[in-house]
Amino acid sequence: MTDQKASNELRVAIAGLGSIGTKIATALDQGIEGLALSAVAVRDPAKHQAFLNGLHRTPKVLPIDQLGEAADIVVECAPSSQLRAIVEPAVRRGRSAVVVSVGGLLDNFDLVDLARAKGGRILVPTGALIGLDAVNAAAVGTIHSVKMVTRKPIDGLKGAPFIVENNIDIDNLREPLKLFEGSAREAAKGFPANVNVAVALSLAGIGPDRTQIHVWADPTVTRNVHRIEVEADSARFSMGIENIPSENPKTGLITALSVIALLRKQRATLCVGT
Ligand SMILES: NC(=O)C1=CN([C@@H]2O[C@H](COP(=O)(O)OP(=O)(O)OC[C@H]3O[C@@H](n4cnc5c(N)ncnc54)[C@H](O)[C@@H]3O)[C@@H](O)[C@H]2O)C=CC1
Ligand SMILES: O=C([O-])CC(=O)C(=O)O
Repeated sequence: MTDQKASNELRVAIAGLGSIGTKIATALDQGIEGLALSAVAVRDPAKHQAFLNGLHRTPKVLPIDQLGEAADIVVECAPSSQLRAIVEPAVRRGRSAVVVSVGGLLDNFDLVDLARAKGGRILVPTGALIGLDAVNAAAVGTIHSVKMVTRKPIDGLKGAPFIVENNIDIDNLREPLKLFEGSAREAAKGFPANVNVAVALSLAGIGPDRTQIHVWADPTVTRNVHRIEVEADSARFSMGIENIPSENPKTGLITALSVIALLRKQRATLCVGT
């Protein structure tokens, strides 16, 4: 595959071949209307060689900051610490960046201005959440409040900075423990691999400072559970989702599917939902 477009296919590059990235790469390789996988960036190429060799069309392996040279859409599926290195060069070239580590956007919000200035775009999928279409619509009017409660099994929370810094022992919990209550912005700092969903919700609605979230460590659940209450001048709605964890226990299986659904919409003739 060359850097040149062979057709009017949109070229897609993926940064990070972990739980989310490999599923998106596989879906692109199996065929998404009008899209082709052109490149990937990985931390350890040897580890991913067998996977890449198994694809019908082998993408280029590039450094993360070069993906925008080989793609129209760069999909960020790496830890949030890498977000800037992936998204900045892409939007600087006027490309679209799909961001899953959306919590990382809050400390890098200038990337939105950069994208605007350069004709790029930043696309945040609904990810492991639900109903951002309704939140977007309600935000056209006035949203009074957005409240979210997240419950995760212990394995899905281990190592979160908030837990480590506060020396909280969650390993021996026998009943649910509320770890955190506050804004989506503060939650993203304490739980960067756990509450991307709250940040996506906040960006769709009333922002990271007014969106409230409670985070529970819950040994009685086996799924990542998110419940949301929205109070707006147009509607009141409650939403809930119980995500089956992927091979990465922090990440719900539906996250990759949400990105694939977003990619499908880029060239689909029939698009349903906003
Ligand atoms: N928006 C949402 O709803 C959700 C977002 N997420 C976020 O999505 C991101 C990815 O999640 P997973 O795929 O589950 O993580 P993962 O840990 O399974 O995969 C991340 C991959 O990135 C790779 N990586 C790390 N540094 C890299 C670098 N410099 N260059 C290239 N690759 C690099 C790692 O080797 C790993 O393969 C995380 O930030 C996670 O918090 C997770 C769940 C829901
Ligand atoms: O997968 C989930 O349920 C949510 C998640 O990890 C996140 O928002 O980062």
